[in-house]
Amino acid sequence: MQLKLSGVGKSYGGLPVLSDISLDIASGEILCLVGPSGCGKSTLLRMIGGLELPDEGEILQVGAPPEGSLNPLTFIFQDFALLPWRSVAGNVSLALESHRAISRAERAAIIADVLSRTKLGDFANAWPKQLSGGMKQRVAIARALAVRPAVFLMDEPLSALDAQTRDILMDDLIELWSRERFTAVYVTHNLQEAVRLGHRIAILSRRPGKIRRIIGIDTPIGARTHQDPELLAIQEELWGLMREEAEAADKELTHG
Ligand SMILES: Nc1ncnc2c1ncn2[C@@H]1O[C@H](COP(=O)(O)OP(=O)(O)OP(=O)(O)O)[C@@H](O)[C@H]1O
Repeated sequence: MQLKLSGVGKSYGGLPVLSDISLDIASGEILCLVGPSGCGKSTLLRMIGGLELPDEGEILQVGAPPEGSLNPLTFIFQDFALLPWRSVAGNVSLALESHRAISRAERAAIIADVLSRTKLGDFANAWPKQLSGGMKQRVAIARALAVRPAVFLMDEPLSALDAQTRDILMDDLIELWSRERFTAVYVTHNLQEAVRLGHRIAILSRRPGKIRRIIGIDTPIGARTHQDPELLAIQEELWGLMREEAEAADKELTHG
């Protein structure tokens, strides 16, 4: 499924937050969204996911979701959003319980499948409090996979994790994408994540966020390494584009 955004704008109480955002996101593409704090990245993601409506422009989902998809779009958040009183399997089950057409046996099969795909097969009965941050985010990814979405909407999914765990989860996401070729919009502050995971990186300006540049990366996602000089050069370029605006946005948030 593709996403088509044209002329999208949004204001809150008269304050323009996003302006004239036009983007085509192809099926199977990971588009990273980067930009200074408060430029509207999460707002854009929420609008793509239908949690909020744009004031201007339109957001279209083009094409059919995968067969058996229960939700065409699904979110993965920074804070994992797990229910502490449910086991790992119980948390994944939650995404399926409102779908009455799925029998208990089918649900159990889907849960077992997504837990094995996220390397959680041995942790089905564990409780969230027993898990590390990285494992908790894997549960959130498993829960998202359970509904067979066409598009993942990820809002800084790795930013609550330490550097090593982030690297491991990035590798997991790359492995998962290589198998499943999902479409994703991935919001991040971390430029290293953007150059590892994004087919394209859209850089937003300060509020009201507009698209300043879109940078495409040709190296296949599965072939990217940490020390790849081309990726490091793109990371530098991104930082060059963002630095002044990030500093200005930071001052604005701190001083008024
Ligand atoms: N529901 C809302 N009501 C009023 N203002 C809002 C609402 N949601 C977001 N905003 C404002 O809109 C602007 C953009 O917020 P948003 O969270 O989308 O930015 P962001 O780029 O994701 O920021 P960050 O990088 O800091 O997470 C901010 O000034 C924020 O305060």
